[in-house]
Amino acid sequence: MTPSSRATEPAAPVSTPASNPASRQPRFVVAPGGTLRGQLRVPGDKSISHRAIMLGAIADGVTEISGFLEGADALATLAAFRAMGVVIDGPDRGRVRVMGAGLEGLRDPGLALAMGNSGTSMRLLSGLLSGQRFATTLTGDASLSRRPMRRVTEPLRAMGAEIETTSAGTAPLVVRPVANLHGIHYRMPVASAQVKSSLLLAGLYATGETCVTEPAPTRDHTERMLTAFGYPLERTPGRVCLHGGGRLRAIPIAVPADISSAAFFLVGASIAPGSELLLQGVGLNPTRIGVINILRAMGADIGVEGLREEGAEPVADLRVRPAPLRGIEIPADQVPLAIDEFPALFIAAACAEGETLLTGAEELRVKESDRIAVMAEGLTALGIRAEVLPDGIRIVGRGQRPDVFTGGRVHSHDDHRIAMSFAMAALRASGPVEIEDCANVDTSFPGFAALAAGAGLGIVEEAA
Ligand SMILES: O=C(O)C1=C[C@@H](OP(=O)(O)O)[C@@H](O)[C@H](O)C1
Ligand SMILES: C=C(OP(=O)(O)O)C(=O)O
Repeated sequence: MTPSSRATEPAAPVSTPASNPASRQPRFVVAPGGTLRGQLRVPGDKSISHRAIMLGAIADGVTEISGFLEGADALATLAAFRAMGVVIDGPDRGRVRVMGAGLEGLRDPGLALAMGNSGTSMRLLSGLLSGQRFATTLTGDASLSRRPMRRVTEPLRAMGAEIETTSAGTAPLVVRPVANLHGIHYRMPVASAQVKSSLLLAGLYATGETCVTEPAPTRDHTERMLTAFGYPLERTPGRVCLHGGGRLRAIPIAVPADISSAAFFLVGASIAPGSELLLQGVGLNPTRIGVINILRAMGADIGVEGLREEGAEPVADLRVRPAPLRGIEIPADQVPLAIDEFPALFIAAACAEGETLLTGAEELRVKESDRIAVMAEGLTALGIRAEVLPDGIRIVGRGQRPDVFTGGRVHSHDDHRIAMSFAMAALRASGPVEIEDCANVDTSFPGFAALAAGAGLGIVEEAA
C-alpha cells in the first residue's frame, strides 16, 4: 500500500468548468476512430531534464545536455538558475550547455523565482535553496499554489532550514539563509521522489549525513545523476544516504524520451485496431516502468527492442501493437512506478473487458488537478461507468466493441496529462472528442498535437 498523504496536506480543490466559463485556451478537437502507425520519438524526460539543469548548475565544469525537454516546466527550472547567475546556453533543439557555478556559486536572483505549474521545480529547489546564503521566494501558478508543500518544508525545517509557506502549507515559499543545515535521517510518510530529492539536494549543503527512507520505491533519477556527477552516495534497498560538503563534476547528459509522454501512445496503439508504433529511445528506468507492467498485465502487446544504457539510465525502443485488454486490480507495488500515467491507463481500462480497480493512489488527488475526480468526470461525460473511491477509482470496461466512448466534451482542468489522455480516447469513440483548456500540454509535451496527428490521430488544435 502507498501511505496516504498526511492530514495536514489538503487535497487540491478541483476547479469546475462552471468556475472557468470562458476558456481562452487552445482546445483539442479529435475525430473519432483512426490508427496510430509509424516511428516516433516523444520529447525528453521531464524529471531528468530538471535534474540535469539543477546538478549542472552546481557542478564544477560544463554540463552538455542533449534531448532536453523544452517544455514549460523544465524551462522554469532553467530560468530560475539563469536568474541565480548561472550561464546557460540554449535550449537549441534539445541542446543546453550549463556552465557550472559550483556548489557555492549561485547568486541572489533579486526577484521571486516563478515555478509556473511545476511541482518538481518548486519541491526540489526548496531543498537546494535551503543551503544558499541568500533568501529566495518561489511562486507558482494557480494549480501549483494549491499543492501541498509541507511534505518538503517540514523535513527541511528539521534540517535547520528556514522556510515559510502560507497558513495552508502552500506556495509561495520563502526560503531564508541559515548559518548551518544539518543532516537528518528521514522516513518519508509518502512515497515521493520529489521529497526524497529535495532532502538530498539540501543534504549537499548540510553537515553530517542525510538519509532518506522511502515506503515504496520511487524514481531514482537524482541518485543516478548524483553518482554520475561523481558524488558519493550510499544506497541500500529503500534507503539513500549522502554526506554534505562533496563536489559535483560536470558530465554530458543525454536525456531519454519521456516514458510518461510515451504512455499516451502506448495506450493509443494498444486500443486502436490496425495500429503499430515504434517509440524510439524511451527511458526505461525500473522505477518508471509501471505503465508497461500494468498494460502488459491487462494483455497489451509491448515489445522492448535494443535495450541499452545511455548516460546513467536504461533506454530502449518500444514496439506496440493492439491487443484485447482485460480489466485488472492494479497491484499496489506498481502505483508509485506509474504515478503520472494513470490518466492514460484509465483510458485503457475503459477499453478493457471487465472492471479495473485502482486503490492506494490518493497521491493522484494532489497533482496538477485531482486526477481521480477529473478523470471520472471526463469518463462519465464519454459514457463510461466510473466510481470514485477515496484513494482510487473503479472503471467498468466496455471491452472489444469498436465504440467504447461516446463523443463529447471534456475539461482538462488545466492538467496536461488529462488533456492528452482524452485525446487518445477518440480512437475508440463514436463521435468527436472535444477537450477544453489544453494550454497546459506544453508543460510536459510541446508539439503533442502535431506528433500525434503525424502518427494518425485525427487531432486538431484550435487556437484560443
Ligand atoms: O521527482 C520527479 O521528477 C517527479 C516525481 C513525482 O511526484 P511525487 O514525488 O510527488 O510523487 C511525479 O508525479 C512528478 O511528475 C515528477
Ligand atoms: C505531477 C506532475 O508534475 P509536477 O509534480 O512536477 O508538477 C506531472 O508531470 O504529472
